[in-house]
Amino acid sequence: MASSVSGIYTSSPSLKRFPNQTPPLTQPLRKDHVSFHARRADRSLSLARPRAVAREVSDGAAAAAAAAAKGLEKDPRALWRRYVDWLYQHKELGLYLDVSRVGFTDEFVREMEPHFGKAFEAMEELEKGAIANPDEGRMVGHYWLRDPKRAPNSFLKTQIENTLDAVSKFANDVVSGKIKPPSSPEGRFTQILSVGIGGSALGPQFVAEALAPDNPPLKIRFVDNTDPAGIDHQIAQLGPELASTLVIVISKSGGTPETRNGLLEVQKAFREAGLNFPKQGVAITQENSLLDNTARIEGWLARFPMFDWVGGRTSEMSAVGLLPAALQGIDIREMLAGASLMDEANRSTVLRNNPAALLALCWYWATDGVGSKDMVILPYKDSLLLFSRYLQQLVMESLGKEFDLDGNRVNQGISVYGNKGSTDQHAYIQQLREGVHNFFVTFIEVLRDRPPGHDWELEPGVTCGDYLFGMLQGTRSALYANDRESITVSVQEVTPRTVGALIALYERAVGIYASLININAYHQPGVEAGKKAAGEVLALQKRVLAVLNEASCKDPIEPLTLEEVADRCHAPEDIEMIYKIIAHMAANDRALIAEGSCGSPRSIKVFLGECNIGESYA
Ligand SMILES: O=P(O)(O)OC[C@H]1O[C@](O)(CO)[C@@H](O)[C@@H]1O
Repeated sequence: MASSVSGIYTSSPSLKRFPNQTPPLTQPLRKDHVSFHARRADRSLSLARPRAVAREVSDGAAAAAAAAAKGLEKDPRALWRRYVDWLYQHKELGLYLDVSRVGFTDEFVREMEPHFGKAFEAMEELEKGAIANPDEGRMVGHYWLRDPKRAPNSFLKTQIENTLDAVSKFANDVVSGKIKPPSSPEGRFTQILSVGIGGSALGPQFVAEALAPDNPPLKIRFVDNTDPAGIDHQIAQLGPELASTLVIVISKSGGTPETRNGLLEVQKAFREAGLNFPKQGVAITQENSLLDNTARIEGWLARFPMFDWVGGRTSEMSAVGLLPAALQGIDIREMLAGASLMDEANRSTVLRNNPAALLALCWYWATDGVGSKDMVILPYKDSLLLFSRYLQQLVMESLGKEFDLDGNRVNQGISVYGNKGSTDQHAYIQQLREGVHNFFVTFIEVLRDRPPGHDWELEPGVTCGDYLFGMLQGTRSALYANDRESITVSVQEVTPRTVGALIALYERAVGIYASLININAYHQPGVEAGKKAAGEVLALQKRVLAVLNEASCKDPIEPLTLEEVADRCHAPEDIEMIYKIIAHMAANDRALIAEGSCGSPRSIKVFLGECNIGESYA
């Protein structure tokens, strides 16, 4: 039963460390230089900053260089030439990348080229199966998912192909009604409830928003948090359709607390509705994980593998992304084809012909290779709304690292945020245009406004889509006029193929950029600290409960002060956390505040109200 998934646990398997086993993918890019941004003066001087070098000291005239750094090319003819010279086009994908509004110089490109050479070699090694995630001793194989013949051995190739076939077959059988829910009046599954977090949610959410048809065969909802009210809301929205809901629980590790909690909450809802959860449950997880074992023992409807060598944030083309997409009627083979075509382009060792490398070049230039500017993602298309949220994890969890591959403290990363245009025009574009200059923009342009045959002119010669186009172009120009740099990625339409390509483009850009700055893009050690601390808070809460229970059993109406609780917990140094725990429990009717109020913590006296004899809070 579900109760077998119990206890608080952290998700990551213990990390093997091989500090000296794999040489760094690139030589660190070291130059002595004058600090470029005063506010970053505390950064280690060992950081990689060829741009700063190019801008500041190449001709020995710091003032001239500083002026040049501000003065982006403004002559329209020269800009047009730059646009044409640098425009990247992928004909088959109908995708363009315009980097002309990023001000990198020829000198900077020349200087960076050898570093790109090393990054390309590193990517090649990675695709051949190198241990590209040295801390965890893992291969990094998301590129094989869309081109299984590139997998380093036939076992992995077959695993990928078999999983894809199994996903397609299962999705077809569900959509066609061959696989049915046991007790639904509909006689077929109508809804998906996807339970997962981080990389086990963001890709499926982005793709659903981008590509699900207006009337998908199964509609999708997400539980991606341990917020009880949020979960209740999703379950309430399903209402009687819970009986025809396919619950897909996604967790690579199979032990992420939020996902476990989501599962337990959903299982409770099933029990209360008199439904048989296992007949409607699907697990996507690593073989033999806690989730996998639970699903196997309980006899869930299906289980699909998540591979050790695919990271959560690059898992959209694994069963994690493909199963929910296929169930919504999205052509997953087209998504894979788009990604594969993009990967092929990104294998070019000629910088100009490699769109991911061009992106990485722009990121390096714009952020000085140290994340000094934020990446604002502005898709001018409602269906791409979640792209920035998806990229936030892909970029920030990959690049946001304290140490480089040589163990130097570098505190790297690039912050990502965004929403959509032209909506943002009426929100934060004001600051982008005129306020603090701490960002560069990436516009995502979709050339086709709506399907053929539906357009009309809402004023002579002008459609609704023309306005959207005008807003994008206008914002791009207005920002540039004020020295705000931007990249523009254009696609013909939002299709499974272009979405697959966009994902692949950014996955590779992150990989290349990580090589340039010499960090491991494929681990996330920082996340563990928060998970561990959360576990400690919950352990402390159990001690508090035990202390209050013991006190209530001795004298049900004699409340304890916070100090007394902390002393009896043998944790006087944790008094602030104990106060917060009590305030939270009191707000949820699980402890009673006898005296005082939460606004004046010293005044609080607390008790449990009832003695739970024999209750173990351990
Ligand atoms: O798929 P899992 O193992 O549940 O992990 C979910 C997410 O948690 C993280 O490990 C940390 O946030 C992400 O990298 C991952 O995508």
